[in-house]
Amino acid sequence: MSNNNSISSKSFKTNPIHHHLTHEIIPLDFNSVPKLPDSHTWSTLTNSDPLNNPPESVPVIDLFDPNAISQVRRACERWGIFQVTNHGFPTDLLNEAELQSRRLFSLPSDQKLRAVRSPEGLTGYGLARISSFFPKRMWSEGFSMVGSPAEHARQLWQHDDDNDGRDYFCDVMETYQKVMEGLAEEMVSLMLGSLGLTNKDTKWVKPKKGCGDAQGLLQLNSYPVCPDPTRAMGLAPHTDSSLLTLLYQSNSTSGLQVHREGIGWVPVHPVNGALVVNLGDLMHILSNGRFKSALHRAVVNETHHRVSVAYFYGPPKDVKISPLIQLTDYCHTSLYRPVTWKEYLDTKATHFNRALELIKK
Ligand SMILES: O=C(O)CCC(=O)C(=O)O
Ligand SMILES: [Fe+2]
Repeated sequence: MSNNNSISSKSFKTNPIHHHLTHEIIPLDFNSVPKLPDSHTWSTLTNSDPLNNPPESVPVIDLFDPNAISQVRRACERWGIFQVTNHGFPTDLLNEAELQSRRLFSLPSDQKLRAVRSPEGLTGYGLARISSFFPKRMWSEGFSMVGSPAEHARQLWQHDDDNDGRDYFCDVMETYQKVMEGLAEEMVSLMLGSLGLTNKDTKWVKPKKGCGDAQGLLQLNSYPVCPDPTRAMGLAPHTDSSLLTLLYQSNSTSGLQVHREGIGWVPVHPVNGALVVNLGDLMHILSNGRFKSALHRAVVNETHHRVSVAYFYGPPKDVKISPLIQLTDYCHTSLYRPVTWKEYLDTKATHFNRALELIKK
């Protein structure tokens, strides 16, 4: 039982302390392994097959549809995940973000490791943050940023010849976050509006205009071609800790699945130009449990390198999220204690899937 294949950077090998830390947080050099290492082999039981013909499929909502609002409410109550079309986010920008993600992940492993995320850090290159809760490693790598990725981009692309490419990468990622933030705000308004709330009721959840408070995290996910997909896991089951996550998955390749009580794992197949809207735990708290956060995972395949781009949207730093009073019953029973995004992330980092339960009153 060795994880040693996941250590590929020479500089890390020479330092035992560093070695120990990075052992946990750096991804495998996927190109260098012809067969699935033991460290990445999951039991087939945990990888139960998704349903080929689920009795229901994940809703796809056309935001131009006059009934979109009630469809959104129903999807939030029943699924906690849905796809939207006619969302207004520029297709070019989605495609560019995918191309730039592929460019980053196709860099040699030691080059990517120069931008490795620090153990306590939020940004940079590395394994999924939830890795520490599972005995086996996942078949994926990620790159996260909050606002400008310039610092990590300088570590990734160090040569003068790379200047243009590096600047372009940063431009695409910064623009992507700005535009996504607007769409995420609109989606929150739409969801809460579907429960009869007005913008006035929910103003405190949003950033004050012009305060420059970054409140989203952008994460590029990469799932390399896998020699034995039935025994590997791309991203283990989890709920997101955001208010909501807007996910772009490249068109050709399925991988995302959502767990539906009483049914099993249901695939979320890519729909051309659509975005996946994924409700996070903070939305569950805000809605006093009326909306659910979706338990989801990503699987891998033998032929395609899958890439996804996830924008996690949350409240400004100092805002405490608690159930909206309008959504509590006549006794005003609110089910959860007030919590900031940071406090919730810390709880999740320690207790993982018990976090929501621990915030319960
Ligand atoms: O790649 C995907 O489809 C899922 C990504 C995801 O769930 C996440 O980044 O939290
Ligand atoms: Fe997720």
